[in-house]
Amino acid sequence: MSAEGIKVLKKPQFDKSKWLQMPRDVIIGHDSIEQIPKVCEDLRTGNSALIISGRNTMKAAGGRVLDLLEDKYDVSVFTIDSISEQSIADAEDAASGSDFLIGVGGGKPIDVAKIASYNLNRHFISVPTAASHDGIASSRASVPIEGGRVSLDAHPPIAIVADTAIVSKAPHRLTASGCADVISNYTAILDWELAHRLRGEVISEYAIALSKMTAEILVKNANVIKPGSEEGAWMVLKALFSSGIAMSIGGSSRPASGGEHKFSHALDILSPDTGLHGEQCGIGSIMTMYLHGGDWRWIRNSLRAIGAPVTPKELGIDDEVAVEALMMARTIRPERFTVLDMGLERDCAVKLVKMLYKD
Ligand SMILES: NC(=O)C1=CN([C@@H]2O[C@H](COP(=O)(O)OP(=O)(O)OC[C@H]3O[C@@H](n4cnc5c(N)ncnc54)[C@H](O)[C@@H]3O)[C@@H](O)[C@H]2O)C=CC1
Ligand SMILES: O=C(CO)COP(=O)(O)O
Ligand SMILES: [Zn+2]
Repeated sequence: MSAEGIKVLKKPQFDKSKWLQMPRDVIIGHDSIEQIPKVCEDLRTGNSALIISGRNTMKAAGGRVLDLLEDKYDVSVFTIDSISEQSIADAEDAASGSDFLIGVGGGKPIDVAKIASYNLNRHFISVPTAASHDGIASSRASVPIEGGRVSLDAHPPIAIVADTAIVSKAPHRLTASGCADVISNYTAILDWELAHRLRGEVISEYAIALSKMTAEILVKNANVIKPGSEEGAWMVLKALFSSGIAMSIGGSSRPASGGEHKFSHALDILSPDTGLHGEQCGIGSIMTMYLHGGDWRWIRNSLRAIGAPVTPKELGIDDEVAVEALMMARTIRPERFTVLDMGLERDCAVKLVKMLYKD
């Protein structure tokens, strides 16, 4: 497909039409990485590829992708340490001569590959090395900016190749974090409905139903999500995929990101590289569920059952920092109205964090 062809596809002619883009080939299973050459052939991706990965993830899976493709394709590798406007610009430079991109890693390399490929009008294949986030299949990309965070409209991967043998070998902390990212859908939805009631924000019932069902199925099957279990990795990958599709249907990250995500984004600024994305969202979700008057203990028990942290202390963050993050949340993407944007006062934020330690 030509670059011009993709451009036309991205620009619907009718203002009132809704534009949904979905992945085409989705392979989740044992040794699925071996299918990558077939996937590229099936999708007629072109002759040259850029693998975008991280240092750990290049070892976990990127090297194998390179081995599998280098006979038939002209393959280069670009490794990133972080996601930023600069790393995205550098990735775009590195990819300018490539026909397609492959994001191999956790959420950061996949988001960088997603935006770079979108900006260059190229396809990209998502190869998750951990079940740690629901950006694996989504059409959104989450990028930190000065003092905040933006959720960019991008495109979904043309294919997802998720190898359960690889993902199950990733540290269990990453899998538990992915589960927490999905469990936080419960409060993301409540926040979206709140914004609908108070601000008239348009909601998507389909996106809400899918997002909620995804979290329910995951929690129902929590017993199989164990360290090293391929069945568990498969269960979580399916949930992450489904949650990503909910975002595509919703046309924003709203079905999977509410106040608990704003809390997590604030923690990324206040205490960088401490907690994982999903872990932070999970803790945020306990607190925002409390504010919504819902069953916050059930959220906490579900997180505990899969081995995710439930207090700032377990995350390695001081309670004061968590309080600060609750206060800062309203400054992160202020147009996204949530229960944390209703004038939460500092002493209430202090109580909210204390409540996490209750029996
Ligand atoms: N675009 C979207 O819709 C979404 C994007 N995100 C974004 O994704 C990011 C969070 O994703 P994470 O995966 O938590 O972050 P990450 O990409 O930083 O990965 C976390 C850590 O896990 C390591 N890792 C990954 N796979 C491994 C393996 N197999 N073995 C050993 N180590 C491995 C990485 O090297 C890294 O140190 C955030 O930037 C977040 O905003 C999160 C959810 C949705
Ligand atoms: O992390 C996400 C969904 O799980 C994406 O959310 P943001 O739009 O808040 O970055
Ligand atoms: Zn998330």
